[in-house]
Amino acid sequence: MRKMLIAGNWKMHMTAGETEQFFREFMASLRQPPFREALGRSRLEVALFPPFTSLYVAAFALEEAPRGFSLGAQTVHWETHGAFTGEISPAMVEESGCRYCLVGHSERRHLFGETDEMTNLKVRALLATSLRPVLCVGETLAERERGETFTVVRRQLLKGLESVPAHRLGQDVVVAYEPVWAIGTGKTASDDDAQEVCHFLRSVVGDQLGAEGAESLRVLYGGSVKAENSAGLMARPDIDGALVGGASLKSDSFLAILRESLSALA
Ligand SMILES: O=C(CO)COP(=O)(O)O
Repeated sequence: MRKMLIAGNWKMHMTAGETEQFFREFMASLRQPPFREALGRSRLEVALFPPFTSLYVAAFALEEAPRGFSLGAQTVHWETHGAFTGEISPAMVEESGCRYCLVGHSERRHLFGETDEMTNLKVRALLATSLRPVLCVGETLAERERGETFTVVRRQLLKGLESVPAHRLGQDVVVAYEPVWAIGTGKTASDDDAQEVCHFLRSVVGDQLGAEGAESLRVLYGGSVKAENSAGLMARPDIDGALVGGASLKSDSFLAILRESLSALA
């Protein structure tokens, strides 16, 4: 059975001081029911993706975290080291206490020119370490209206995973479907639409890369996830978790999503 992953992408929010404050509230709640039991029984995994400058503070706060809680970075460079001013290597991310790293988030693709070739270099560089890539795919509104959703996400998925051995997929890779038109807009994909695309992504992996990888691969949904819509989304068979933006910035709203998502597992 695939373990549910609820991830919070903080984007360019939260100073180190704000991070410290967040974790003070958050960790206290996470040690209480129902979270303690769910994390302990390995049904739920929670991950937060703070900005680089907050990773050490977060890692320190997490020393006392229950099992099943991890950290991730929001991006990475694919080279191991070198003259790349402003960039961070996989080893640097790994050493700051991360287990995951986002790759190909739509903001990186659209605002910073991240291409499919770059996402593939990043995925492979991460897999050469202990880090697990969370490969983000998703269509723009214009692409959806032109009927190109499936073509776009298929290309982003297969290019991003090119040359990744099938046996690494289920264990070490996570895919997140984030329709660009649903990010930060308050417009969520309907449960049916999100399920349809997540199912499609799993079937592409199955057809191209092997049934075993497809069955164990975790596919998340992201785009205006909040407490009100999370239980419905998480109850769908091919949606294995959420990638939450705005609603992960406050301990209360993120905990409410965790609570609702757990109810879908019951
Ligand atoms: O981009 C997202 C997570 O990576 C989604 O952001 P919102 O939840 O704010 O729409």
